[in-house]
Amino acid sequence: DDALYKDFGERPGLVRIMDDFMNNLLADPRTRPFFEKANQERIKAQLVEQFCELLGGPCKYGGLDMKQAHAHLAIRQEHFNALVENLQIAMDKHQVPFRAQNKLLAKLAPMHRDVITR
Ligand code: HEM
Repeated sequence: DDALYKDFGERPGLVRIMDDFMNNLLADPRTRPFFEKANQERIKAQLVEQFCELLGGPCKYGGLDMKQAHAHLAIRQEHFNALVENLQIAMDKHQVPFRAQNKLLAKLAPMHRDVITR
């Protein structure tokens, strides 16, 4: 069902959350080096699709798989943790219920195996 997707405000909510998420990532010295030279608009658009699908919304993620997307980046656990913190700040700002935040984070956590490359 799409209750979780609704908790995130559907597509308009996800677009706003991803805008703030990217701003947070660019403001944080731990994550800025990865994102400043990347195609930020593409990443945000792909994240909207990916999270929409993960949350039970009417979307199908069509971007790179997580291993391909991050293979060239030398991401460590500390970078992954910093990214999650910045996502939590964005979700809080948009008043996503804590329970719904944790459900998304539980779906993202296992991806660390494909994202952390060193
Ligand atoms: C569960 C955690 C993560 C998820 C779900 C995720 C998701 C994504 C998605 C959907 C894309 C776009 C793929 C495409 O272009 O088709 C992407 C690209 C990217 N991600 Fe992640 N990501 C995660 C963790 C991280 C971390 C920890 C970092 C670095 C701190 C990072 C840095 C990047 C960068 C720099 C790109 C752009 C790569 C390029 O275009 O060269 N990601 N990610």
